[in-house]
Amino acid sequence: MSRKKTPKRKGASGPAASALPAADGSRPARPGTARPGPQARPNGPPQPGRPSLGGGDFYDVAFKVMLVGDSGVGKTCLLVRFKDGAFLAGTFISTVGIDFRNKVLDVDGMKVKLQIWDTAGQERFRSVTHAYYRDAHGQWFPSWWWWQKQAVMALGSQGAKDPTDGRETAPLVAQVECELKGVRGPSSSVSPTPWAWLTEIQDYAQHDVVLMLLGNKVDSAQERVVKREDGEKLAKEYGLPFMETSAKTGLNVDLAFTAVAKELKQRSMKVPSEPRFRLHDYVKREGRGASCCRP
Ligand SMILES: Nc1nc2c(ncn2[C@@H]2O[C@H](COP(=O)(O)OP(=O)(O)OP(=O)(O)O)[C@@H](O)[C@H]2O)c(=O)[nH]1
Ligand SMILES: [Mg+2]
Repeated sequence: MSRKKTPKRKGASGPAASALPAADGSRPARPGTARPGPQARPNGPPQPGRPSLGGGDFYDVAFKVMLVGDSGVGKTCLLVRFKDGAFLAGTFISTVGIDFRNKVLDVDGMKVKLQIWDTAGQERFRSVTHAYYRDAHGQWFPSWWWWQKQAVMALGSQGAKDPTDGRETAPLVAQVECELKGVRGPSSSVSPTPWAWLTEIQDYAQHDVVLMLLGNKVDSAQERVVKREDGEKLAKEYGLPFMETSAKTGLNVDLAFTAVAKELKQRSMKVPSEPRFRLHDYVKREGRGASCCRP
C-alpha cells in the first residue's frame, strides 16, 4: 500500500545498504574501524556464564523479534514505547531500511534478551526485510544460546485515520479480509489491498516462528473503525494470538513483548518441570481493553 505525504529523509531513495546494521545485529564499521567478521560473536569470544550486552546487561538467552506491517501503523512507536517508555508524537518519520534495539527482560527468573528489528513498511524496502527474515535463523552463529528461535509481530491499525496528522490508512481487518478472500483492491492509498505480511512470513521466516498479530492505535475512540471482536475473530481464522495495543498510551505494549519472550523461552528451553506456557491463553487472560487507559 502506498502512503500519501510521507516525509522522506534527505537523499533516501532506497535502502542504503552500507548504512544498515548487519543481520547479526552488529553496526556498520565507522571509517578506520575494523568490523567483526561473520563468525565473530556479538559479545566477543564465548565465555562461561552469562553473555553481556556490553554495558553490564547480562542475559541467559537471546532471541530475534521482527516488527512488520504497513508503513504508518506504528512499528517504530511501539518499539520506542517498549524500550524507552515514551511516545514519538508529531511528524511521522518513516523508517528507512531497518534498525534494531535490544531489551533484556526478566522472564520467570531468567534474563531473556530480545533483539527487536524495526522494519520499514514502505514497499520499496521489502527486499531488505526479506533478507533479515532469512538471517534471523542465525546460521552465522552456531552457538547454543544465540538465535535459537525467532518471533514476528505483525502490526495493523485499528483506525482508518492516523490520529496524529489525519492521513487515511486502510484498517487492519479490511486488509486481512482482502487477503483471506483473495481480493485485490484498486491501487489507491486508502482502499484495502490484500495484507501481504502473513504470506511473506510464511515464505521467509522460520517454519516454527512465534507469531502475534497486533491491532495498534486503539487510543482514539473517534478514529477506531475496527471493533476488538472483529480483530479477534480474524486472528482466530488464522490461528494467531491477537492483542490490541497503543504506542501512545502504552496499552498492552509490555505485555505483548513479554508474551512473545515467554513463548520463545519455553520453546527453546523445554524444562519438563515447568507448566506449559500457552501464548493464546496468556494474551487473552492478561490483555486489557482500550477503555482502561485513556491518555
Ligand atoms: N494515536 C496513535 N498514534 C500512533 C500510535 N502509534 C503510532 N502512531 C502515529 O502513527 C504515525 C506512524 O508511526 P510510526 O511508528 O512511525 O509508523 P511505522 O509503522 O514505523 O511506519 P514505517 O516506518 O513507515 O514503516 C506517527 O505519526 C505516530 O505518532 C498509537 O498507538 N496511537
Ligand atoms: Mg518505522
